[in-house]
Order: sequence, then C-alpha cells, then structure tokens
Amino acid sequence: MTDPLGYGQRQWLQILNDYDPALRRRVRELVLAHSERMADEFYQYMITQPEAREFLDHDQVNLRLKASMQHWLEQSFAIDDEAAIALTIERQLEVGRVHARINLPINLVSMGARLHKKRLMALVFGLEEEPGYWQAACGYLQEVMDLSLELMSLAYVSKSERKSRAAEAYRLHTLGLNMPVERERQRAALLDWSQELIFGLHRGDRPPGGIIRSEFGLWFQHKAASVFEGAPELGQIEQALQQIDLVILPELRAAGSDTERLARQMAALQQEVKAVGYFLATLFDRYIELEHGRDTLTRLLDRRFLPAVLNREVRLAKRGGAAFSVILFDVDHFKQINDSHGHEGGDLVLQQIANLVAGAVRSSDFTFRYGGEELLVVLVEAEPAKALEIAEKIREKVAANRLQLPEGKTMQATLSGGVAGFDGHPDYEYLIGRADKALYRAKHQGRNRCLLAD
Ligand SMILES: Nc1nc2c(ncn2[C@@H]2O[C@H](COP(=O)(O)OP(=O)(O)OP(=O)(O)O)[C@@H](O)[C@H]2O)c(=O)[nH]1
Repeated sequence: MTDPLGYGQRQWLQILNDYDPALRRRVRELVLAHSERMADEFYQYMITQPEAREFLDHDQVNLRLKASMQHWLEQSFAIDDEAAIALTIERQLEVGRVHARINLPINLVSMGARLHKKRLMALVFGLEEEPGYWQAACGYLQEVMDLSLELMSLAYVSKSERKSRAAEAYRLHTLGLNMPVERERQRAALLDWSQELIFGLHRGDRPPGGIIRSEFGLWFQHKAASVFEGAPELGQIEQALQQIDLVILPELRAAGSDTERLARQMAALQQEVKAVGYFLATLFDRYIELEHGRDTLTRLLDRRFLPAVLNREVRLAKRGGAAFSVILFDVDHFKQINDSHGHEGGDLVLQQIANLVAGAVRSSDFTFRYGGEELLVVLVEAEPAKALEIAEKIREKVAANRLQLPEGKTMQATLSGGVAGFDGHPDYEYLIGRADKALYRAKHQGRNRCLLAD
C-alpha cells in the first residue's frame, strides 16, 4: 500500500462518523478507568504463554510494555480531531514495525487483541444500559480494535518484506565469498584453539576459555548460521561445541593432576574436535559442490533459488515493470535415451542440452534445472509472444544439434516446451502451472514443439 497513513485516516474517520459521540465518550471513560488494570492483566496472561515469554521476560519490557500498553489503549479510544487521528494511526503503524523488527509472531498480537476485546466487552456489559446500547458500544470498540490490528499488520507485512529482501541480498552476497579460503581459515582456527589447549595442559596451565567464545566459535555462531542456513551439520557442530564447553572443559579443570582422568578427558576432547572438523568439512564441501547455487550435473541454477528469483520478478512486474515469461522445457523420450545409451549417456545428453539452452538466452535471464529432465527458463522483460519466439528458437537449435555420447557416438534429441507470460497472479507457482499445462499439450500434440499457455 502506497499510503497507509491516508488509508488509516479514512477508515478511522468512518468509524467515528458511524458512532454517536456520546457513546464514544462513554467507552473512552471506561477505557481510561481500566487501562492500567488491563495492561497489567495483559502482561500477566501473556507471560504464561511459552511462545510469548521470550519477548516479555526482560525487566525493561515489563516496565515499558505495561506503560506503553496503557497509553496505547487510551490513545486508541481517545480521538476526536484529525491531528489526533494521524498520531494514533502513526502509532499503530509504528507498533507493527516494532513487532516485525523483533520477529514477534503475528498470532501473539491477535491473541493480545482478543484479550483486550473480551475485557472491554465485559466492561460494556456492566453498564446500566439497554442491550441496544451495549450492542452499539461493542460494535464501536470492536471496530477500533480491528482497525488497529489491521494497521499494525499492514506495517508488519511491509517491514517483514523489506527484511526478507535484505536477508536475501545478504545470502546472495555470502554466495560470493571465497569458500575454499574460508574453509581453510576456519579449519585453522579450530586447530589453533585445540592445540593451544593441549600445549597449555602439558605446560600445566589451567584450561583456557571455552571454544564457543574462541574465534572459531564466534564465526560459527555469527556467520555460519546464516551462510549455511538449514544445513543439518549446524546442529551437530553446535552439540559438539556444547559438549566441549559444558562437559569436557569442566572435567579437565577438575582433573587437577590426576593423569588418568586427564588422559580420558583429553581423548574425549580430541574426539569432539575431530567431529567438529568433520562436520565443518562436510558443510563446506556440500556448499562448494553446489557451486554457488548451481546444479552439479547441468551447472544450471539450482531450483532452490527459484522462489527468490520469481518472487522478485513478480514484485517488479507488479510495480509496473515490464512483464516476464517462463518456458518449461522437457526432453522428449528421455527414458528411451537412458534405455538405449545408459544413464551415463543420458547425463551427457542432458548436460549438452542444458548448455545449448543456457547459451541461447540473454545474460539477464535465468535458467534452472527444474526437475530430472525439465528445464525452466525465466525470461525477464519478455511478453508471451516474444517468449514463444525464443522458445521456438531454442527448440530448433537443440533439434539441429548432434549431441555427443560416450565412446564417440552422437545422437539427436528434441525438446517440448510450454510458455506462459506473467498475468498478474501473485503466486509464481500458478504461472509455472500454466506453463506446465501448455507443455503437456505440446507433448500430446506429438512433441518437438512449443505452445503458449491459455
Ligand atoms: N540420465 C538421467 N536420467 C534422468 C535424470 N533425471 C531424470 N531422468 C530420467 O528421465 C526419464 C523421464 O522419463 P519420462 O518422464 O517417462 O518421460 P520421457 O521418457 O522423457 O517421455 P516424454 O517426456 O513423454 O517425451 C526417467 O526415466 C528418469 O529416470 C538424470 O539426471 N539423468
């Protein structure tokens, strides 16, 4: 949304217009009389929720949250002129941004709003009034709470989007790191730490500080976690580091001059350090193998980068950029190729086709290995008609080429393709689905052809 403030103001004014000023004043008085207690109750309840606790169990939060929650309640119901409305709305947006910054789960915000609503409604039902009055008062306070929540969510979403874009950019940046050099550096840092410890013990020094605070430990906690996000080795290394710091080092310190005990713990330490070294090597190997996000057989982009690329293209196109298109190619009768020339022959054919496809598009386009023998090309700034032309050109080029097989033989292979242009649907899977249907038709109509999606 381009102007959340203006939007919020229009909605808020509408609510004020829809409800009688005297009724609004009455609700406001109720809120003012109970806001402190409500803020207290809110905190007491939320601290019992395990998911919420990590965001609350800090003295500063305790102190400030209660005060600001009370202020927020009063401000939300204490508005009568336009300047005050603007301030209130700005506040709702700011709360949403803060929630996003601290990664507060959005369900907790809804939980808090539900709590407040329930309490306020109970207060309204306590008024000596007719049910019709209660109904109107509840309607008013529900609308205020719902709009507050909506505005917070609006700011939350836009802030989260910006954050994930930054995270993506950071990951792309780390993709450019010189990984072999980084691997050696970290291996050396790990060895340095353990050697220093061992020499120190031989000299009779007390064991030094833990591995978690060492250069290697710091790198692991602060960098490895984001560069290798999601890798199983991270957990295994973490466990080994904890074992060293929390079990083995205290044992070593306690061993004093008991040589047998010392030797046992030294062996345990060496075993853990070796395990860390092993997991570290696996972590880097796997990463380097992927060659900065490329599929090892075809050297095309790995499909895990598809969401980042397509979401970005969708965002650009939605913001008025030129439309983009995708082509989904599938090698015809690939099973037969495998059957006739072996899996190795199939691999070789696939590699050459991938080269031909990647070499036929502009450097600004993206070519992914989508599945076994399926390739997906993302053509930036290309209308569907243009994309179909490009797809046909690629298909002809592949069909005209003689492909090398093991033992000097050659063969020809063909491709079928489905082409779909971005049509405004925000989910890129839908776009690929349309290309897939067109591909299916192309196969059905006899293969070696490209068709445009409906
Ligand atoms: N050599 C090799 N074969 C693969 C690879 N990935 C998938 N395949 C094989 O590709 C074949 C695909 O076969 P199908 O999906 O039945 O289709 P097809 O034989 O290509 O026939 P159509 O698509 O209908 O023209 C399967 O036998 C897979 O085992 C790979 O990386 N290398």
